[in-house]
Amino acid sequence: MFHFARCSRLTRNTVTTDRYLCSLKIRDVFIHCKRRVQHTVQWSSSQNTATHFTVIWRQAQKVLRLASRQQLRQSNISLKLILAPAALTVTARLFSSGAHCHVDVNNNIPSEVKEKTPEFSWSVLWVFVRPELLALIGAVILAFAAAVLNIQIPMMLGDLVNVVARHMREQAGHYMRDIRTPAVKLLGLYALQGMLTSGYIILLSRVGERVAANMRKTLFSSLLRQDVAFFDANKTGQLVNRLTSDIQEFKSSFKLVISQGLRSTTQTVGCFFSLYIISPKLTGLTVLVLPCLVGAGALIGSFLRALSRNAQEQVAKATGVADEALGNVRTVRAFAMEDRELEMYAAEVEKSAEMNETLGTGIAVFQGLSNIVLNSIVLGTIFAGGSLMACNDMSPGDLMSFLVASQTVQRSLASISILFGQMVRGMSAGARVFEYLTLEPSIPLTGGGRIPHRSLTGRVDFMNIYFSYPTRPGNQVLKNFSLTLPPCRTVAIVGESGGGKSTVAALLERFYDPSGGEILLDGLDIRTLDPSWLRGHVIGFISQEPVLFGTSVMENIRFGKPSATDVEVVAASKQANAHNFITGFSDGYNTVVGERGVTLSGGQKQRIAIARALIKNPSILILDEATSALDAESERVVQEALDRATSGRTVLIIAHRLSTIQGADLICVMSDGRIVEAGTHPELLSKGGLYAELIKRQRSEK
Ligand SMILES: Nc1ncnc2c1ncn2[C@@H]1O[C@H](COP(=O)(O)OP(=O)(O)OP(=O)(O)O)[C@@H](O)[C@H]1O
Repeated sequence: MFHFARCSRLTRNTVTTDRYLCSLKIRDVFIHCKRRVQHTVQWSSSQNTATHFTVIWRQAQKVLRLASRQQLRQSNISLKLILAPAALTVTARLFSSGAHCHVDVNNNIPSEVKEKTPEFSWSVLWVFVRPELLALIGAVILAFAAAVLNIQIPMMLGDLVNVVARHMREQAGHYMRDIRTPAVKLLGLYALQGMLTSGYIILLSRVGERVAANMRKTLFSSLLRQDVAFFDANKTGQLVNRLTSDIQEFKSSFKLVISQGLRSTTQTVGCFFSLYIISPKLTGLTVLVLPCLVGAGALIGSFLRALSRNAQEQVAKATGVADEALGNVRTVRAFAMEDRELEMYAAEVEKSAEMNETLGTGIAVFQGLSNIVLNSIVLGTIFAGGSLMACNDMSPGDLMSFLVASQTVQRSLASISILFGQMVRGMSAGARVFEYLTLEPSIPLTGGGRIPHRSLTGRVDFMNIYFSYPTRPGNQVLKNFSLTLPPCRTVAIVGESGGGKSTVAALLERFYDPSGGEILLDGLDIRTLDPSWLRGHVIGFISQEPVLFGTSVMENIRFGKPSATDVEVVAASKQANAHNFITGFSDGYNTVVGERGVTLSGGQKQRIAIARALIKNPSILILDEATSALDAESERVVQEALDRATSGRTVLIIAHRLSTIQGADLICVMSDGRIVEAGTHPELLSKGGLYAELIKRQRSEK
């Protein structure tokens, strides 16, 4: 679209440009030609090479024509000469363009970064439906049979009416005897149809529930496998929305479309067939209107689909805001931001209500229109049927059958139109679920080599690491960063806030992969090692703000090693200085810690986190500002536990408070994404560099 717009603008401007060009001298024309060609390349950058050269050729010819008007021919400048530099520029651009990402000139957003609308995939749906195929086929058969029986009803009603009409007309025969057979048949039909209906609903709800449960499990497992970068870019509320509302919406639509959709379609087709048998003339009239209905339906449908997709995305956004506020309710309370959060949520909810209202209006207009058309068909039927009866072309029973059958068609078509809206919502909900089902993480959870525990020394080498976070590709956090963590030694990293210290730990955990350089464990690139082994057995990570799960203390510590016995849990908590306070609780190790450990103090949470890390007996321990959030007393107890925990392990300490790392074997000072100073505390002090400056600054702050 953009290219055409630019193109027409270019053409409009040509007249003015030509006049301007006429007044130029040879050299100017030459430069102008080159510029025009370059300009052309810019706007047609996504066209193919042939298009490029066609456009360039036309531009060049134009310039030459203008040049000839300026008697350029006399100066022997050939077309080739004019084209040569331009073509060279173009060629260079064309070939280099393959190496860069395509940038939309319109708004300078790389096209790869733009949000794309998820597509509904039948093949993914098939994967979930296949295990339930038997039950689904059963449901389809029963629903189909119920619909076929429904088709019989108008005919049988017609027979019944004919018996009644005959008796009224002739006043002869035995009414009860004559009416018994069609009445019993009709009753039997109703009973059978009722049983079939129950049968298919039971089967279908089984299929729906199982498909939805499998989708939930698979989506959750897929989300858990995603890269950490994925969670940097997506709000948890929106992800949870896909697991809950979207799957719920999809399930309801799936069940409804199969049950009612199948029934309504079968009834529509079957009743049309009956209508034709009863009166081909009347049916012909009805059929004439149908193509218009279908065409209008398809048109409105595509519009409604887009509306529904946007509305659902907006609901997810609102959920994201609520989730963030409720998940961080203490921070919200501490800053008295309840009103602002409410405002933000209300704004998103209003938007979503508006969108859903528009969608509702769209669906309502669609249904209203189809009702008007269908009711008009019924009126027309009575009018035309009456005149056929007058010519004895139709019996009263036939007209009754025709009316009931056309009513069934009307009901079925109306329900198809409602279903259509439901299907639209279901498909966009499904597309949103499927989007993350098929997403493959760039760092797998498992797979790769393992180093036997006995031979693992725990030496780590960061070799010329370059890294920027995927969500901020322009901000290079680590630049040629190199560092060695010798086995069983403690290395501390200090430096200014935001300098990239925690990023070093995140890379060692393989939460992200560096864009350049490699990280070696015992000489092996960690990208060749099993990430789950690395995180689960080799590295213990203790952060500044440990997050606990809302289960018991015992379960939280066992999170570090699910197979640990109670004795191991107690041993780890003793090592972490946690045993005493845990046994002080009335429920001891069975005390439930509340959501994210909210019922514990900072120091208690930290010690449980230390026990959780120690229980897996890691060879490498990362302490990311583990004591910086604690008061002096808690820090002393936690520090004591940490000193005990670090012996015999490779330790990486990331520290703010320099007092806590003075005993480290090596202290590295980070600045501008790399190590600028390294040595022991006395060495760095005597050097009088950045470290000495930091120490001085911290002392003066006290
Ligand atoms: N998940 C993330 N996505 C994008 N950028 C991030 C992410 N985490 C950190 N950053 C950015 O990377 C840079 C380094 O952050 P990092 O947390 O490693 O610094 P730090 O030295 O540990 O800081 P502090 O001492 O304050 O904890 C910062 O500019 C930060 O804004």
